[in-house]
Amino acid sequence: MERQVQRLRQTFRSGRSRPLRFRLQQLEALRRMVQEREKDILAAIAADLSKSELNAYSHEVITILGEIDFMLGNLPELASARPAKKNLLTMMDEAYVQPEPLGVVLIIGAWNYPFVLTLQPLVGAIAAGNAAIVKPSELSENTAKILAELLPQYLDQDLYMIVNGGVEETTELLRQRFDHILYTGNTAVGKIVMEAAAKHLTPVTLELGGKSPCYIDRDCDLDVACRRITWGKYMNCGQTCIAPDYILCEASLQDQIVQKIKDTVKDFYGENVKASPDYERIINLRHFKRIKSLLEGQKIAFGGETDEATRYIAPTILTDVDPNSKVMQEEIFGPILPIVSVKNVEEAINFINDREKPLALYIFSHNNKLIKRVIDETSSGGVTGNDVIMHFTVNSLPFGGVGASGMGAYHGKYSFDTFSHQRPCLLKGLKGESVNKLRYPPNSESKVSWSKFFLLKQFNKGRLQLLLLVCLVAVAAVIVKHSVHSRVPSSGQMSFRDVDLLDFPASSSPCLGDNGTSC
Ligand SMILES: NC(=O)c1ccc[n+]([C@@H]2O[C@H](COP(=O)([O-])OP(=O)(O)OC[C@H]3O[C@@H](n4cnc5c(N)ncnc54)[C@H](O)[C@@H]3O)[C@@H](O)[C@H]2O)c1
Ligand SMILES: CCCCCCCCCC=O
Repeated sequence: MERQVQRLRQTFRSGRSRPLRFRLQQLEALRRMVQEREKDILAAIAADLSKSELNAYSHEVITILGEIDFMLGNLPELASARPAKKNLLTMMDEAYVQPEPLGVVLIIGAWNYPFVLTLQPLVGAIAAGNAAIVKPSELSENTAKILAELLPQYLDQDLYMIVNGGVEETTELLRQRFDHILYTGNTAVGKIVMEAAAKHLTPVTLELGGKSPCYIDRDCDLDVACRRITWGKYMNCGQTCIAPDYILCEASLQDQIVQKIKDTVKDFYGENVKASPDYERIINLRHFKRIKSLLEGQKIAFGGETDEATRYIAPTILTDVDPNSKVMQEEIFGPILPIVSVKNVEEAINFINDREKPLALYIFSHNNKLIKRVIDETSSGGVTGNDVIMHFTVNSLPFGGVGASGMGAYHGKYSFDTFSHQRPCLLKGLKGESVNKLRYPPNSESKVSWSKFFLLKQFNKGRLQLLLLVCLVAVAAVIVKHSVHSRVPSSGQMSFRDVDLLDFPASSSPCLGDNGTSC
């Protein structure tokens, strides 16, 4: 493994992954891979999650195509240097922020959306100019296999590599030194990843999980709320990191909610949910048994049927759930929806704040003030008001957790930033020593007072007059110089500032960017 990481690092050091044109080519190749091999990709996802190919397309492939298109359309702007504001001491210099790639990054994907959760970070890593090792989850073995087959056919093999395997291979990978690790999966493994990364001082993005609450206000269109919740809860058989984990509502709403979700399940999946092509299965027997055990001792208001042979668990609702019961202690990650009663919105807010910060929070209400209040008085990775899941699909929003649900974020511009270092650059000329004397020893009251003037803009009348005088002299000098120049034919000599700008590579200067635009 060490040799493989070394090989990627060497290629990265050669500078091959940096030019914008190269990054765009690789992203286009990735898009070609998704388009040309769509059938194989859909078949793999479908096999892993007992999913219809139509759902595999809408849940996963469409997101990747959208992300690649975003990067292709925005990369020149994202990658170019941004001029920075200057102070009085540096106003004659060039100051800018230049995004630069981090180096060799590691992406560890999860199984529940095995294509999107593995490739979406890779799009960001390529766009930002990095080399990357991708480690798909071994639980979604068909997708892992197809990725291992396809990625080397389309992408530069000396920069982008796929490693398949389980805990042993991941552990070995984590011993290596990376410049960033983006991990998606459960919190326990997130801690292992962070500990391993700390040994090399490697920064991490942790896309973890948690119990995402869904508060339904009394003042709400229950039909619409229940339809949207049914979609987001039972999609992918509940195996969605941002699925509404449980409902919080006033006790008087509980029966209506159960009835409306029941009706919607019938609308969506028909009388026989088991036979619906739109209803998935639990990934493996371990997870099946874990989820089934969460039903023990609960009041099942709807569903509850299970079939171990096919790992089927029916869309299920639990009512009057005790907040201390097992189902309320861990992320469900399956098609079970507990309803917990609260007296009012204050109690809902306290309920949320008494627990770990969730990955997502959902609030349904006609009352926008109430929605904003819940947002203001709680914390979560992301929020959608009057819907579920949908903030994931907006790539102008950062996607990530907070506290126990993770750290860092990605999607769109945020992916680019996650895999970049924002490098501050200040380019000075070699003139102006008279001003620089202010910072050279020996220090004095007068120098401190001038520094305050330049850096803190603490003006006094005397200084202001002096500065005005200096400005007038400077203007006069420019006028005199200009009139001499206009009489003497140009010798073709450039000023120091001219040399300064031309000496730096185009991509390093906000005034002479990659695309040749000037500012
Ligand atoms: N925030 C998000 O975007 C997001 C997305 C999907 C899933 N999740 C969360 O992930 C969890 C479910 O996924 P999972 O954890 O079952 O995924 P998983 O078991 O597929 O694990 C994720 C990755 O960690 C590796 N791994 C597992 N055990 C390891 C160990 N001991 N040492 C090193 N590496 C190890 C696996 O090989 C895999 O690549 C849920 O909590 C869910 O909420 C979060
Ligand atoms: C349009 C629906 C897209 C849904 C994608 C959800 C991905 C969630 C990732 C976490 O598990």
